[in-house]
Amino acid sequence: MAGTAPFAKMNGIGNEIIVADMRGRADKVTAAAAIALNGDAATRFDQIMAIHDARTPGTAYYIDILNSDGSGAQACGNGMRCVVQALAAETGQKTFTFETRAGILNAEEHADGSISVDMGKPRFGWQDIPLAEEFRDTRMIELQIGPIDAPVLHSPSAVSMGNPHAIFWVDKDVWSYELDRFGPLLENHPIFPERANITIVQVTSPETMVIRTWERGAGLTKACGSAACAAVVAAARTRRTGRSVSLMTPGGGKLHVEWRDDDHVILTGAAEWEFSGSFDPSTGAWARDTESAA
Ligand SMILES: N[C@H](CCC[C@H](N)C(=O)O)C(=O)O
Repeated sequence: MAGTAPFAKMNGIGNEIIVADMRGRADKVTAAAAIALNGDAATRFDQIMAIHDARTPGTAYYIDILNSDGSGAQACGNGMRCVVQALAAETGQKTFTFETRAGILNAEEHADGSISVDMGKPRFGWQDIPLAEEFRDTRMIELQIGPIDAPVLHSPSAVSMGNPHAIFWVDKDVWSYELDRFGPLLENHPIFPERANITIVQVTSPETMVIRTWERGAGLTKACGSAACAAVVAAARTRRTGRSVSLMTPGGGKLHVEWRDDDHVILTGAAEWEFSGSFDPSTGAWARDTESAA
């Protein structure tokens, strides 16, 4: 056992995040530790962002991302903002280059405290998302749920933001859909061999939308940054919005996404520290720092 590691419980506009400091050590946060931490109401989370020493020259850190079911994720936009806020508070530095399973990404804390993460370029090829069968046009794929002649959700757009997303367009209030019931079925649908994050989107103007997400490996969350990026890219691709959109999320939080002309997707929003502690990365046993806020 390599001893306990410091962590901070944070959130990215309601997306529950644990930032784990795994620098200077060779072990990883295990799936068992993630499941144990998620089983405790005080540390319940959507993603763990484990900060490891850099693996690649030119990057500051490698970030390993775990979902609350213990599975790994390639991308987590809201979690990256929490990582940036924690590291900026520690180092005074404002810009960072990270490596994740999805590749290298840059992030920056602004003077007003908001944080932008460059989530890279979206991918649309059916093998890249991935989908189990060929779709030549992923702006709309054949998939529906509910009665066959009156589906509740149907014809989503599919996008990879490093991780797989299905975006369903709805006309009614996003709260009127039983995402807790349909989410698990869609997440695990055979069309998604690596499962998928499932988002319903109500476009409210060419610059605004409301989204709700059922996350792969985490279930209903108050916000999902990579889903926000996927929703804006898919909306712009299908001419529902422009390329710069403000999003409202179930936590009441606001995110801004810009799909730049160079194809990079920039996610901007807030991050919030809640309390700090230390934990055992192999078991998830943890203790709160005594000087930490409630
Ligand atoms: N909450 C995250 C997404 C986590 C992705 C994860 N659920 C997966 O792809 O398995 C975000 O802000 O982007």
